[in-house]
Amino acid sequence: MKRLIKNGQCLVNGHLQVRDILIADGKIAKIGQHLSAQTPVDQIIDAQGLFVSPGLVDVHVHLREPGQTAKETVKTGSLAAAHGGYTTIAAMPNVIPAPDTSERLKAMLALNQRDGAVHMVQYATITTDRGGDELVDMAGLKAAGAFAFSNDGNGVQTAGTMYQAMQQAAQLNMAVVAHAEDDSLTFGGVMHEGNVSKRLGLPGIPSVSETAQVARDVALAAATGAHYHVCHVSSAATVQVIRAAKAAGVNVTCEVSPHHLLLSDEDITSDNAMLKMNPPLGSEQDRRALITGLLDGTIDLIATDHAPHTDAEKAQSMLKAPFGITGSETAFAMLYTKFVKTGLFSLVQLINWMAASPAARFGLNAGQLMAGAPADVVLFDLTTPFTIQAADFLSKGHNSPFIGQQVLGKTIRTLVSGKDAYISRP
Ligand SMILES: NC(=O)N[C@@H](CC(=O)O)C(=O)O
Ligand SMILES: [Zn+2]
Repeated sequence: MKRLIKNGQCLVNGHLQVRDILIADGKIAKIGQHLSAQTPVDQIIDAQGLFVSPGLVDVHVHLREPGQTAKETVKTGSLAAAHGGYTTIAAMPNVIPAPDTSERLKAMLALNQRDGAVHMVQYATITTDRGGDELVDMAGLKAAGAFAFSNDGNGVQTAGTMYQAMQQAAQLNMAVVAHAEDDSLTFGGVMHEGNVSKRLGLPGIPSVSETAQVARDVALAAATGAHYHVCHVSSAATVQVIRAAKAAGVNVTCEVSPHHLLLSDEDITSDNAMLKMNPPLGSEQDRRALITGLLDGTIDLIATDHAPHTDAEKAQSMLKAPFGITGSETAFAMLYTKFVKTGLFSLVQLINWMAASPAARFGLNAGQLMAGAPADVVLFDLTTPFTIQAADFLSKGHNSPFIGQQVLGKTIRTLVSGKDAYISRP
């Protein structure tokens, strides 16, 4: 089956240019001009006026299966990713049971393979059931196909446990991917501790609960040589710790989520669980430091932390609702509209942070349009405004603070290995 994506504005080698992309056997066979005149194809996809991007790569999603399928399944979560323009996703291991043994990981991989609408890789846990201090069999889990190790949802509380995990991960050449949170510094908070939490009378989480653990962990990464990746960095002080660690040559990378770039605690004007996530939205100063961190290379990439919950759970007050918001279906359009249209980021930068950079940091064969690469391609409409609506989500989760926003950057079509994973309704 040969397909040709014709006349799109293609992002190739860091430049936008009108090109045709010839797809054969699931791969990009050729990128050039007037390719249809040269090669007979089975189908032509007209991309005139559309932006043709490498498929996006999200190294942080929660798909809830097995265990919490009322919130999401592998099928719905991966379809949501395809709808958002993602063609490769890394699933976090906070499912029930957690993939903390080779047997459980293999079952998880089989489920992903069966139901995944996009390419999927799977995190294994760092410790048994993501809690306590009993390390998993890292070598066994690597052999069984683990992508990396993470206890996401919780920090590893004991330094010695993290130290041993990093020692083994370094030997295995695997990344330790950390949700950094010192539980002794969160004080049962539900939002960022600051003026806004005081005004609303809601218990606050000091941002040092993140920074203190990242400071500990970069020291452990320096001592062990492990690749230490920090999830969803949220505070200015944490960015500064990572900046200093990188300057000192520590093997550390990190991600920021769209909501921490787009929102701050000042956007929380009432008790609204759609704005409750972990780590919480920081101060406006934190938000600006995250943008600076991306622009100066301290922050390597953008990952959504797509965290679906049921409508009923998120209808509760901030005191009761679970932490987390969805992100797969809103990330590109929100970031494009708020940062590229306003001139703060270039489109090339944004796509680098959402595709090539995550792929490169984690050694994934993805993130770039080039001959020989898998035909993971997205067509975005950058000119027709649309409104983000819950009814359009393919995720089971509707817990997005971006519902109702008028944006640009609608996904028209997502191809995964040359096959349609998402096509927009006319
Ligand atoms: N981010 C969140 O607020 N929640 C995530 C867990 C996590 O990423 O820490 C979840 O699984 O719901
Ligand atoms: Zn987390």
